[in-house]
Amino acid sequence: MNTARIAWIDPDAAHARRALGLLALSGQGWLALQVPHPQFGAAPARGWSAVVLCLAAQAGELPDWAGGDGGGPDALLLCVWPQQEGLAARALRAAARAGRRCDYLLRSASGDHVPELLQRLGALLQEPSVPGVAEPSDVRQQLACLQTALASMSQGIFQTGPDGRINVYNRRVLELLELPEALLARRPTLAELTQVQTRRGDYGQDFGLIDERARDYVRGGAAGAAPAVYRRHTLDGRTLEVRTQALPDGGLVRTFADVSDYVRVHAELQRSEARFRSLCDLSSDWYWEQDAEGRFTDIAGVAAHREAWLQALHGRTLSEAGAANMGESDWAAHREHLGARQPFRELELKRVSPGGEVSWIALSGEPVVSARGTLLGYRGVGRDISGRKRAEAEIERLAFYDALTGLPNRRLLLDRLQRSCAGLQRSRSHSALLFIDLDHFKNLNDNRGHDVGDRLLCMVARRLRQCVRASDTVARFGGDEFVVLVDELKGEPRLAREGAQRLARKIASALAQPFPLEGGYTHHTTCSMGLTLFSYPAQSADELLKQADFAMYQAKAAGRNALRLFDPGVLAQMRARTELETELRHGLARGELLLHYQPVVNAAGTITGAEALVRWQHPTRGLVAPGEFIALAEQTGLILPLGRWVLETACMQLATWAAQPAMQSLVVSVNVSARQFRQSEFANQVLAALRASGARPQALRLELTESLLLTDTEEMIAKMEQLRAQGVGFSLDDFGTGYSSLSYLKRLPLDQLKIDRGFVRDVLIDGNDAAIVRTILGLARSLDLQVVAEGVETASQLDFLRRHGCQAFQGYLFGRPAPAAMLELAMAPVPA
Ligand SMILES: Nc1nc2c(ncn2[C@@H]2O[C@H](COP(=O)(O)OP(=O)(O)OP(=O)(O)O)[C@@H](O)[C@H]2O)c(=O)[nH]1
Repeated sequence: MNTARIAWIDPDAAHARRALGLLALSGQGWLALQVPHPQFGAAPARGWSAVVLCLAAQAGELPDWAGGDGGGPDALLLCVWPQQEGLAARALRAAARAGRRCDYLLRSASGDHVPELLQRLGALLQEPSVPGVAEPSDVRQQLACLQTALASMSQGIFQTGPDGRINVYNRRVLELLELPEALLARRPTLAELTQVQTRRGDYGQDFGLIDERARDYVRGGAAGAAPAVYRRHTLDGRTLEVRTQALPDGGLVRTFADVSDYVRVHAELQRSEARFRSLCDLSSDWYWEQDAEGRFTDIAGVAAHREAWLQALHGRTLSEAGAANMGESDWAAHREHLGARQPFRELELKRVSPGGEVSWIALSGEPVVSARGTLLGYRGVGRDISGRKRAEAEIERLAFYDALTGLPNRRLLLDRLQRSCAGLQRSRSHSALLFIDLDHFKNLNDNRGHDVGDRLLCMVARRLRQCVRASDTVARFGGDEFVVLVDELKGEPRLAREGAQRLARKIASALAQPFPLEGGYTHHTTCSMGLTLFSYPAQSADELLKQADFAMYQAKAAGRNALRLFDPGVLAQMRARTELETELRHGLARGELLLHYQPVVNAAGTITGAEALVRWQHPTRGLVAPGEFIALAEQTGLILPLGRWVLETACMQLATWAAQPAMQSLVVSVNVSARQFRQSEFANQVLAALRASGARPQALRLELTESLLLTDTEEMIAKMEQLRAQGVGFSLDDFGTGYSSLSYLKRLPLDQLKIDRGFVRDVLIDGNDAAIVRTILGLARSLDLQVVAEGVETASQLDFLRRHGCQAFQGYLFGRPAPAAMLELAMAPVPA
């Protein structure tokens, strides 16, 4: 029988493909070819057994050749949409008039009509015969193409006919099922093939290699209806996906696809997904994804399940969700970052719950970009960093706040002070620094214990805070010292100063209120305060603190419970003093000090001794007199090394003079400060200096001041006696200026009294001074002490003193203090 040739005209390529595919597999042996859709153009060429014309849904007309009386095909099958049934009727009428065969079928959107369409086509072809046409060579060619296509398919395929026999198959099915071609060439039925495979063990023990969906079907010898899709495994571990499509004639088409790779990759993916999920669940971190607009599309992880607010991020961007620590500029910076497709790390966001609870999260993310470079979104991890933030806050609290009072500590104060200084240029206002130190706080500690002291410090801190504005800083500087930094004091300097002083008074009165402490004990305290004001350009923070501290010390020095304003003049003096002290220290070390000697003469005018007087040969200031530095040396303690140096130098000079006949009988007086004399090792120092130099102790006279002997008199006397026993003499300096008591004067192992130059100066013009001088001379006589009058400058003074019995004199009348060489010159024997 000749092959029926079908021309298939169809604007819907998918519809045509499906119908022609089924037709090819139907085993009818027809040759169906899709011919170009002529729409309203020329009729298809003649020679077709039938023409199938499928109309597009929107078509409102039939082509002339289909709806008219002439030129139509011998057999025409229309596939029309329900709304086109009128067109089909017209074609039927035209075909009837022309004596041609025609039929139509309504098309459904689901495609269910296709099997019936093919049945109708079969029926149309069965109708009274149309003359057969010879198979043209191009049709054979088409057939060959089809065979080649089947052979080159990656899927295995076979088709059974209505009798259940396999009548079409390709090579791939032989490979996939490992079947010999001879078996299929025999056209076995599906049941026979299934038996062969069962016997070979292809399905495994108890059909275990067939998935459940098809196990009964295969076990039943493939007799019933096959599941549309199922999977089976081969003995060598491959996975085949089996799809079955029933054909209208009772046969079926079955395809086999090797999906092993897909299954493996899919399983791997699932394992990876499971691994990821379980890591997510174990980790406290959570995973998130955002779309290209930055909206959260996925949030996974334990925390994400637990925290409702995290879930609530879904569909929102970060900036929509908001964060308490992010301002508009922060969000803009973040958006810019995302716009540049940059990854971001540890973006810290603070959240305050409706209940006021604070929590922190940190997000890290990176862009997700498609293969074509389109931004798909971001993905990353997030974690709760509230614990770390709390720890950081605690560290900061410990680093910047005082543990006892909770006030900012010195470090934070310095920081705020620096900021305050930096802000002054902008604000053009004044700021003030108030240094507060409690008076006699140590007593409370000593008497009531440290704990009670601590309580007071805490209460003081509270009161101070209550006295200032929230913007001011109250810091604990250390111990019982507090500092208040007040910013933005408006107005001219005078008003600012008055404002700060008012605050200081307010603080003083707040601290003067009784402090109720433990056990009903009420403590009263006062404080000393130093205040400094500053404006642009301000000194350094350190300098300002020093100023306030300095002013506070002045308040202490003024008797406490006082406020002092920093005075730069006083500080300048202090600085000069400090500078002098440093220089003196260096001067002493560098040998800049030297001794001058002022002669002491007897009534005959003969030099019998000399007073050693220290001078400082300063490299830039020149020769500095002791009045300028001895008091400072006393206050700073430098007097100790200085005094020792004087002693040792004088002893060495004595030793030198001992070798010079004109000088050897001289007695040298050395001034000894109270502090120096009170040293327990003083006597030993003197003896050591004598020993080291080889000077005679009898040639050394130590000059002491009255005040030195007022306290610890017994101890002093003992020390004097120890030295006196070795021959060292003692003179009481500036006699008459202090409160000399005759009772102890009598007991002191003295050799000499010195009449202060103050009395000598006015001895001729002031009756009182003259009386004092006479009294001293009388007293010395009665105590058997020598007397030296200091500061004798005129012959009249000398005359007065001589007349009243003074035997020794010192003063410009006889010689100024001068280097040892000058004294030697003065005493050198007059050449004969
Ligand atoms: N209870 C307590 N005492 C402290 C603390 N820190 C320092 N102190 C003590 O506070 C005292 C402060 O010394 P000063 O200010 O020189 O003593 P003061 O008795 O107040 O003397 P003036 O300030 O000269 O009136 C010292 O005795 C410290 O031992 C502390 O944290 N708690």
